[in-house]
Amino acid sequence: MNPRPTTPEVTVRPDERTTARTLVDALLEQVADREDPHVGLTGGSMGVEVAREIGARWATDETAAALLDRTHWWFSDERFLPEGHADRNDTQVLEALGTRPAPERWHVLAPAPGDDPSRDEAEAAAVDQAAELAMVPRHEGLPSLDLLVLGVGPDCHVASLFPGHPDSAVHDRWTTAVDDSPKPPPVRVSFTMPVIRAAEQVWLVACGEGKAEALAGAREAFAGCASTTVAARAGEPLDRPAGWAQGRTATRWFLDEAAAARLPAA
Ligand SMILES: O=C(O)[C@H](O)[C@@H](O)[C@H](O)[C@H](O)COP(=O)(O)O
Repeated sequence: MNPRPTTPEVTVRPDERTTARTLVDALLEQVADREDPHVGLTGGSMGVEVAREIGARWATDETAAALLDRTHWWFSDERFLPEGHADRNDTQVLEALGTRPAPERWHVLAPAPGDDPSRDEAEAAAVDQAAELAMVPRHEGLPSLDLLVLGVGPDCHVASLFPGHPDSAVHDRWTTAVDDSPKPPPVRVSFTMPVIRAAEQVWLVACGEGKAEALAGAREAFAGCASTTVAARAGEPLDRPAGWAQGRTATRWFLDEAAAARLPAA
């Protein structure tokens, strides 16, 4: 196995809009030479902003639309709620995209049976999602997305892997059910960290001063996370999941100036 890069490549833009635009320019380049690219999307404010920008290209740029038409779209985490619920990540992303990708390329989590699902119901959806992930080309036995875009929480979470929570260190499954998320709603399904780290490239996108401290912490932990594995933690929860969110060949961070304010000078 080639060693992972020990630093993220950081791109800083003045605001959310230009950060999302820069990321989507790079995304289009990244998928351009792939036959059947697999891209992971995320929820949250910047996840939706990125989707809005992807939707704008889809609607106005024929070359981009041809690439986006043949992309498989996944969600690295989902808020486990009924289909079409306004708080589901896929509902919000779909609305921001303004276009409906082909059903066979739109890989969303099964719906919850009601607004107050149980952990067992979320576990069943996680198992179904893992079965669907089996179609993604593998690297060392794990599904390896070409590109995974992740938001970052002010507490340093990514996807639905929260610092100090046991789910953050799950390493024997591809997906996990979370029933005590500090960010509502409480019940979610998330890719596990080994699946995040199996992606060829992982891109974090974050804007605003509320993210500056989390990013500084993740940056500090980054090199240490590159040289070890989640399995080596033997189930001990991660304290800075965003520092672990690394691609096999590259990790890029797309930030605005406020989010980047506490990073060490390049
Ligand atoms: O379900 C969600 O909300 C997410 O998938 C989550 O991981 C999100 O990406 C971060 O919390 C950042 O969200 P914000 O950009 O809204 O802070």
